[in-house]
Amino acid sequence: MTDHRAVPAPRDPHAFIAGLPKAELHVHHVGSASPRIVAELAARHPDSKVPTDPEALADYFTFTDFAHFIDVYLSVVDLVRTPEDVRLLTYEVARDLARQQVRYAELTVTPFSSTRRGIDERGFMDAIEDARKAAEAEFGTVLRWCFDIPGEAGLESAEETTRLATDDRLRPEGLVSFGLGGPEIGVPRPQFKPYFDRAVAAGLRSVPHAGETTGPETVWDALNELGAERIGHGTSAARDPKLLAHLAEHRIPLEVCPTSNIATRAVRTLDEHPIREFVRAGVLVTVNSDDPPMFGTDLNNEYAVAARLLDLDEQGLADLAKNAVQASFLDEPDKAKLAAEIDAYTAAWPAS
Ligand SMILES: O=C(O)c1cccc(C(=O)CC[C@H]2O[C@@H](n3cnc4c(=O)[nH]cnc43)[C@H](O)[C@@H]2O)c1
Ligand SMILES: [Zn+2]
Repeated sequence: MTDHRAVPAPRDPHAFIAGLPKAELHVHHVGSASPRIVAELAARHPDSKVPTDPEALADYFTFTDFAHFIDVYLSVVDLVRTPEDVRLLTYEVARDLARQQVRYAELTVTPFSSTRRGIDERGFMDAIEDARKAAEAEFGTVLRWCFDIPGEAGLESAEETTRLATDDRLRPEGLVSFGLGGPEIGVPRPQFKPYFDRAVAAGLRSVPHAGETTGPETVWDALNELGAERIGHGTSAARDPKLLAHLAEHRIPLEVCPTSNIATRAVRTLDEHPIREFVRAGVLVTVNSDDPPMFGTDLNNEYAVAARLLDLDEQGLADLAKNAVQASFLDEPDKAKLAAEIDAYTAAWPAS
């Protein structure tokens, strides 16, 4: 008879991950609208083409390529029409993060997409700030903002985003960083240099998307032209050993979003995802969810994916969570506090 005790049971990391205190560094504001939030917004605006039935919504959130993803994304943007919609979305996104034990999140917000659709800029800023403060008080989750330029919308969007991010009368207290999103093909990064220079001069940190749908040269441009301190995705960096060595040497973290890369068809399968190459090259890897409901994922699932791809045990998962703390724009005392919370949780595992 086989002694089953001799065969270690495969570890199921889900329970550990569910309780692990985490930081989320790459997650989009509108892209975090859950079916529950979409239904609530659609009830306010019944002329929308976004389906509210969860099954139809799951079909709607199945993408043929990155361009299709952006079309669908913008149809959800169209659902957010008033400052009260912005507040609801932001507050409910924070609730969903808190449920996953996310203690700190840098949420990528695209103010241009809202102001060009007619939302008053003062109303927009007040709505996100009001939700941020309520979320921290009620859920204990600290939110910070990254304002991103939707690059494909042209330099008008870059000018407007920079103005909103640097005007002292408008700039929200929770704003820490400046980004660049949307499609990369046909949208060269260097043209955004003057806008990033102004944002950095105003004290914001540079975190553009790069190398999600184009090659490693876009990551080099993000580093050399935009002064990137972290890279959103950076997937194609795996094709350039010199770039990997540079990222490792200069401790430039990657915001890796594995399920997103499959959903937008930037990478064919999870097993082909370059996250292992990044770790092997000594790059500081953080794991993130990007647009979780649109990609049928959440941050906990991304940690489970990473555990499988990187063969992580509980300590490995705790180290991954601490990578995000280290790569975050929290101040040093708050980083130490969150890292200590992760250590205490891990030391007490399995909880009795
Ligand atoms: O708002 C507009 O009117 C508009 C006009 C032209 C182009 C755009 C965009 O390209 C918006 C892109 C939008 O997508 C967000 N996003 C969400 N997930 C990702 C991602 O994985 N990679 C790149 N961008 C992403 C981004 O934050 C922008 O808000 C808009
Ligand atoms: Zn993104």
